[in-house]
Amino acid sequence: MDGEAELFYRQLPKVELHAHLNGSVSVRTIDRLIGRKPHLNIQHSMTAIGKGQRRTLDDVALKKEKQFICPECQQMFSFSFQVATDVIREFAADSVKYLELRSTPREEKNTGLTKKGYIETVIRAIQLCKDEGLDIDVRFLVAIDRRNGTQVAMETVALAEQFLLSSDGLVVGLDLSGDPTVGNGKALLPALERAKNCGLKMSLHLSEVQSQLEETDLLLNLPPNRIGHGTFLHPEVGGSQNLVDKVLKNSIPLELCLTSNVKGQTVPSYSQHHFKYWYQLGHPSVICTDDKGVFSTDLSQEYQLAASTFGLSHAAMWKLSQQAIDCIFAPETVKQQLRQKWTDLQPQLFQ
Ligand SMILES: CC(C)=CCNc1ncnc2c1ncn2[C@@H]1O[C@H](COP(=O)(O)O)[C@@H](O)[C@H]1O
Ligand SMILES: [Zn+2]
Repeated sequence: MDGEAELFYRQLPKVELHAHLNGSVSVRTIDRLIGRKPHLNIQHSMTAIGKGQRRTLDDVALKKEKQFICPECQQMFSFSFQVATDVIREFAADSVKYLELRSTPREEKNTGLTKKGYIETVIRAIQLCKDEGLDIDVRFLVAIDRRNGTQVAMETVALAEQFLLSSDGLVVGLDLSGDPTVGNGKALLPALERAKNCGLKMSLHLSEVQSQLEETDLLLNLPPNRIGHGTFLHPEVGGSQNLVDKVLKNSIPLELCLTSNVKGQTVPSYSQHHFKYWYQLGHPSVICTDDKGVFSTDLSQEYQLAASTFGLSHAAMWKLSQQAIDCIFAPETVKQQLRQKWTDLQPQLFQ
């Protein structure tokens, strides 16, 4: 890789809007956590997907969960605080100035951790990084795992609603994720409508796999505030013009994750990534990592990859990172601060 280009993307101020907390944990962090509990003999082979390797979503989700389970006692260990602070520090070191982390609240019967406690733990980690003066503004999206059905979705929205009111602006919205081949969006609609009505911003994984036209059409009517992936929205890949029109009409930004889609095998190659389709339309698209730990990537690499694949200049990539500010869920005052930061940093990058 060209060293000068690499430095440019590393220094480029960036906005990360699609990062699953547990999928963002780096191998380094896992090694450190395992090192602290050597007696547990925790396995973590194959937790990260190296260059050229591919995995299915199921594979990855399961392996990511397993790495924190002690094989002897089957106990789940709560490393959430350490994991969250490490992930935030790594994004900050990669010149990410604004980060929306998302995670599925979980409870652990044996440690007494509740879903509410889980969210509080992540919030404490965000607060610690803030107190340390890290140059990154971090917000949180509470994730609904679509595999868990209507009831859990409703409970998750209620939790998110509580934190929206009590977290000092740190919890800004909701994410819908999980294995896209399992569960159906229609059953989740009442929960999502409730979320919308109480002022939670919504980012939904939509059309991540093929043949979800009906579900996507239904959920686009909400409409969501952002779309995760949207890989199969456009007609050339089995979507439809009607879906595209809905996205355009409501100007719903897309979160695009190149490495994740290629390694996850929903997109056959980088040059065939739907980034091209939406970029050519001038539609707001934000480059993101999805699961930087799982896919052995970071946001600088994703920007560089998009630039080299589609022949985009440094100036064009600067504009992309700047326009991502318009798509964040934090309020207008935060957008203004970020725009100022970009203005201040520009001369350093283009001298
Ligand atoms: C092939 C592949 C892994 C594609 C990635 N695309 C994804 N699509 C849907 N949900 C996801 C994806 N990556 C992570 N997640 C969700 O995020 C969870 C991990 O983060 P967390 O535990 O919520 O903190 C996973 O269990 C899953 O529910
Ligand atoms: Zn995702």
